[in-house]
Amino acid sequence: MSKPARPPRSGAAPVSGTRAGLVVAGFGRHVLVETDAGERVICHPRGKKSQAVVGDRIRWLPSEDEGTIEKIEARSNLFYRQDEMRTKSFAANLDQVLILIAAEPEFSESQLTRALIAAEAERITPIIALNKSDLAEPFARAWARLAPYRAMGYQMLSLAIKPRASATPPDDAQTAELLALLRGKKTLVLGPSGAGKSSLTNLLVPQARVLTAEISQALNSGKHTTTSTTLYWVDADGDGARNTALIDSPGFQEFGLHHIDPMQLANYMPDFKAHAQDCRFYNCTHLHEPGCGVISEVNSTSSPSAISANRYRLYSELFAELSQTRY
Ligand SMILES: Nc1nc2c(ncn2[C@@H]2O[C@H](COP(=O)(O)OP(=O)(O)OP(=O)(O)O)[C@@H](O)[C@H]2O)c(=O)[nH]1
Ligand SMILES: [Zn+2]
Repeated sequence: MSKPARPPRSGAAPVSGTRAGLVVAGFGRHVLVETDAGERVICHPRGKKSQAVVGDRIRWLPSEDEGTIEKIEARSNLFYRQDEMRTKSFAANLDQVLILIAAEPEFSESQLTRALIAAEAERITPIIALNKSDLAEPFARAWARLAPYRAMGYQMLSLAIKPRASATPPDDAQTAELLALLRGKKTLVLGPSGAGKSSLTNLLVPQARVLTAEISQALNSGKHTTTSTTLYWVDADGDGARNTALIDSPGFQEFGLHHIDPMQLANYMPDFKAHAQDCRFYNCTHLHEPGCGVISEVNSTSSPSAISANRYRLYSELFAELSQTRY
């Protein structure tokens, strides 16, 4: 199964005349690069070289008032999804992924599970945030649906980013808790449409709208499509240091995991992993084998099972889906 092309390991001397930069926005194959001094320049790929994504450290060569990407430095990780037809990279060199869902619209547990598996596969720490806690009833329902994820050890937050009653301001303590989790890290925000991603960006990065307008204006020549992913520095360090970054990503319909080997799935699901160690066969698929630790946990009646019926169903469906596309 093809992975997105990874840049070669760094170590070679930098191409002469090139400068270092960080990709802070992506639009099609073109990117906006920020220099160490904080200047921003539009850079274009040279030829058919692999695609730079937000979060990439690159070497670029100035040409007139724009630049060309000469080299993409080695990545510590790349968060991506792979649908049947194509691979879609979100961002590189991430510390964590904040999965933002909300009391309304009701979140899809399948999408949540898929995003968590993609993060685990790249060793990126996921955080689950449930927004709209001001909508008491749907919030309580959604929070209860998340119980298995809390039990498997994921960090979980409740938020009211932009409460409906305008009299209720965003909860400062919640915002402080969130900021503490983000500080000094690069965090990709991922979530279904309507969960509150733009509200979150606007809360934490008050100048986000202006920055977005500036980027659009810089690209106003009409040759570029609109920006799809943007990195914002969160103005939380006080001294103007750029250490805390929030990366905004476009919404998606499907979260394809075609890059994942079905035999590895259980490794990326903490509730399964804990019990797969008890399986009789080392290559147990946890679908039908005798002596399977996972199946016996799912069927256990003595106490509430550590593997919920929903998670087991999602696993079985994913296993079938990913096995079909293997050749
Ligand atoms: N009740 C309630 N509504 C909220 C809260 N946070 C955001 N909203 C509302 O939810 C709706 C969606 O918020 P957005 O920030 O636009 O969500 P988004 O994830 O950026 O959505 P897309 O732009 O479709 O990707 C808006 O009408 C917000 O006002 C909250 O804490 N409580
Ligand atoms: Zn098993």
